[in-house]
Order: sequence, then C-alpha cells, then structure tokens
Amino acid sequence: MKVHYSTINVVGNNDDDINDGACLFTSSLHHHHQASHSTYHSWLVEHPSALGTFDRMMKGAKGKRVVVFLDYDGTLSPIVDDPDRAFMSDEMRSAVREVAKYFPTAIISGRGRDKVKEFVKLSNVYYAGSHGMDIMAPPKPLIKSSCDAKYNGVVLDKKCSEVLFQPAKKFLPTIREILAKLVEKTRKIQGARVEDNRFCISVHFRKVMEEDYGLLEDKVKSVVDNYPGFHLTEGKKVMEIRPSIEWNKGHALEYLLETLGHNSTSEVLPLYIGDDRTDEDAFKVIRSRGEGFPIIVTSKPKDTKASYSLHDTSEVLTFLLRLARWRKASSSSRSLFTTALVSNWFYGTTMAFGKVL
Ligand SMILES: O=P(O)(O)OC[C@H]1O[C@H](O[C@H]2O[C@H](CO)[C@@H](O)[C@H](O)[C@H]2O)[C@H](O)[C@@H](O)[C@@H]1O
Repeated sequence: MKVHYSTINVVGNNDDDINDGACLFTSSLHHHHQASHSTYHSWLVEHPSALGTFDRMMKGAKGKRVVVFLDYDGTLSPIVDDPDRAFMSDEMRSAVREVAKYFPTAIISGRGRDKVKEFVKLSNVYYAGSHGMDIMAPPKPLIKSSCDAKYNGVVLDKKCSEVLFQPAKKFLPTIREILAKLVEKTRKIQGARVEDNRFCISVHFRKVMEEDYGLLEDKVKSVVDNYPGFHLTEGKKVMEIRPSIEWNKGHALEYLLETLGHNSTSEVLPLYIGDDRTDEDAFKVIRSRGEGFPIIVTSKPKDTKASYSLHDTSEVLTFLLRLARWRKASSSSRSLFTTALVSNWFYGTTMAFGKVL
C-alpha cells in the first residue's frame, strides 16, 4: 500500500485531533498531558477565557451595540464523525434564542445555508452559509426602496424584508460539475465523504484510513487543478473547494454589520465565536476595526487572531447564557431606572397640580 505524506498538510494538523492517536504507555500519556496542560495555561495568558474576563469585557460594552456572530460546527455543536449528525442541543438552541432576543445575531457557517438553518431551527437569527457566500439579511439601505432590485448578486425576497446576497452565484453551474466529478473520483476510497455546501464543497476524511489520506488528496487535486477559478482550503479533517473570489467570513461579517445598520466602528462591538481556520478571517476584521470580541473555541494552544478563548462547546453555552442574562439584567435595571424617573416625574407633576391621583 502506498504511504504518502500530504503536501497540503491535511494530516495531523487539525486541532481537534490531539487525542486521536493511541498512546501505549500511561506515563508518557501522563507527561504529554501535563506538558500540554501547562502550554495551554501559558497560552491562556495571551488569550484569556471569555468566561473569566466576562465582567471586564461587558464593562467595555456598556452603552455600545453588541452584534453577535456565531460559527456552527465546533462552536454550537460538538465535532462528530458524521457531518449529518452534528446536532445542536436543545439547551444550546434556547441559549442562542435568548441571545438573539437582546442582540442582533447571525450564524456564519461553512455549511449550506439551508442545512445550517435546519440544524439551528431559529427564526430570530440571520444565516450566512457557504463561508459567507450565501447570506440572507435585511436589504441595504441603498436598495430598500425598490423591491425588484437585482444588484451585484442581491435579490430581494417577496416581502422585501430580506435580501439574498450570493457573490459567487455565477459559479454555481461549475460547482455542480466539480461536485459530480469529486463524488465519482472519491467513490472507491473507504470513508471519504463529499458534502454539497452549495457555493463550496467539502471532502471529509475523518473516516478515511490514514494510509489513504494522500490518495484522496491526489484525487481531489486532480479534479480541482482543472478549474483555475477554484482553490482548496483545509479545515478539521476536511478539504474544502471554493471559488476564488475575495469573499470570506470576514467579508460576511462586515456585510451583515452594514446591512443591519451597525457599521459605525465606535458604537458597535462585533462579538464572534468560532473554532476553525475560516473563522480567522472574521477575527482579523474585528482586530482591524480595533473594537469587538473575537473569541476562539479551542482546547489547545493555537496560532490565532482571536483575543479571547473558550475551551469547548459547553463553555460556549455558559458564555451565551451569561451574555443574555447580563443584557436582561442591565435592561431591567434600565427599565427600573426609567420607571423610577417616570414615576418621579409623574408624582412631581401631579403634586405640582396639587392632586394625588
Ligand atoms: O464553518 P462551520 O460551521 O464550522 O463549518 C465548517 C465545516 O463543518 C463541518 O465539518 C466539521 O464538522 C463535522 C461534524 O462535526 C465533522 O465531521 C468534520 O470533520 C468537520 O470538518 C461541515 O460538515 C463542513 O461542510 C463545514 O465546512
């Protein structure tokens, strides 16, 4: 059997895979564990836990508009072997629902938009699929007036309340062609799985035997090399084929901020939680804005543009619940304050008129 070492480094470079290899000696496992534990702790100094620093983060958010962006796989649902079974827990769903009651909230995923919507099942959030190449959002102020507007891949829905933004639309027929070829070429590789994400394609190798990784990569490259308008990127045990346009999760974040009417840098704080390489584009955008909260989900040290971290999806859940609670408490204290002001004003006014009602 051919042993082939991948050139795009798809092997062993995926951060959720730290415990994938079996370790025969308990003591070496113990030492490895201790070492990675201490490296993680020193990495945490640079990327503090968003739970540990929650109060400080929210102090900076007072009086500003927080807009929440969430990745799906590895953030709202744990990584599992079968991509079709990456379900979100009911607890996580209700936490996202709560957050979306208080903050404009969008899910930006590598999945097809319909697929991620099917998993999340919430109507009070915005969805961007295919790594941001398929966005359903409110219309841009500039095209709001004309309901039949078609502008740069933008199509308004019937109610004119949302628009579909699909900057890679013209690539669709070619994507279908590539998809069919990839399915055919990888058919015989046990465990390989091609996923149709509409404007991009995923080739999963989580269930492929390690000695077949190289073969799979060769097959995928032999298809993609014939399409100069497309390129390969990598994620967690997945190769992704995408049209080579300048559009990623970072652009999607900016687009959503703008269409939601929240693009003024100083007033708006984007909060983005994600676990994968494609989320780095969104972290970079937040960094360059100079304000906001880029939060990475990881259980081991990672080279990242994120400023904060969460260890795993259960910490994401805790963080989201806390965020909603924080907002609820601050809005109810605001409304108590308003009630007090109003009743003072009312009492003062009625007294001034010499009557107590
Ligand atoms: O941007 P995301 O929402 O994080 O999507 C990125 C990819 O996620 C999915 O694959 C990953 O999760 C699977 C389920 O846990 C796992 O089996 C796979 O190994 C991971 O790579 C999704 O299936 C891909 O299409 C997305 O591109």
